[in-house]
Amino acid sequence: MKITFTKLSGAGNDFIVIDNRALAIHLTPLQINKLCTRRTGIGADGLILIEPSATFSFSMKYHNADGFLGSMCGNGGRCAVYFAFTIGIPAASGNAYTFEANGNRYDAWVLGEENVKLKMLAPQGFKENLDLEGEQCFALNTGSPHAIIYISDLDAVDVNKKGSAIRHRTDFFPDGTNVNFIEITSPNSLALRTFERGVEEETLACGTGAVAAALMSHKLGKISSTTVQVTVKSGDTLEVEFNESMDEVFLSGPAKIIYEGSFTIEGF
Ligand SMILES: N[C@@H](CCC[C@H](N)C(=O)O)C(=O)O
Repeated sequence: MKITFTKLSGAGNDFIVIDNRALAIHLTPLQINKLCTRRTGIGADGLILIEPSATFSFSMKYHNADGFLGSMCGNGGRCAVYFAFTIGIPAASGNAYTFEANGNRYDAWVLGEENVKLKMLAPQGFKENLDLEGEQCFALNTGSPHAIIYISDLDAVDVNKKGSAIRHRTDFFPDGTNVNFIEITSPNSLALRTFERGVEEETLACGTGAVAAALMSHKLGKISSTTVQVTVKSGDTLEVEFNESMDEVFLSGPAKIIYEGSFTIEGF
């Protein structure tokens, strides 16, 4: 069976996106893992199936590179919307799309060429001052679980080593966690590097991580603005905007098509 796919990059977080509105494609976790493996597969941080929804523009099924269903992916959601826009899936109105993912409704807007804004869930479960692996950690859930560590020299951090150790602290995070290292760069900006659960290494960007970093930094008084520029490992910038009560939270930034192709299921 030949399957066509589109590869998109959301600020460097890359995804294989497949139109499965006909529900004809069934991939096992092992096949998805092989497809996402760099050098021997297509290579990606995750694979997204765009499926039909009775209520919204579409339904997003997000799998991490390990092949398993992930929790919310902010950059994946923005890429899914850009993909829907390019293949002509009807918008809710104008440039506004709605979709469902993990049982939640999301609203998003295609702002212009290769730029998508996504309304995120209100954060939950703020935790402060956890002592983990010799680091002072903070944690919250922005649709995906995130640990946060403040660092003065972000370039010097061994993100894979430290991130992996904290990601596996199931005594604090029963389902594991994504791990973010943050350097505050101004009252309205920060730099971010993320170790992603399910990819099991540093990725070039993480949307729910950028939101977690901005919200926690504002809550702790490290960032004064409610519009925060987040520079990620790829060098791209994501923007996080929110109100003081943090029940209106938006993530904006680049979402680009970087490749189109096809593969046969039998090859994987
Ligand atoms: N890349 C993501 C986060 C994806 C979810 C995650 N790796 C998990 O299941 O923990 C983003 O852009 O938010």
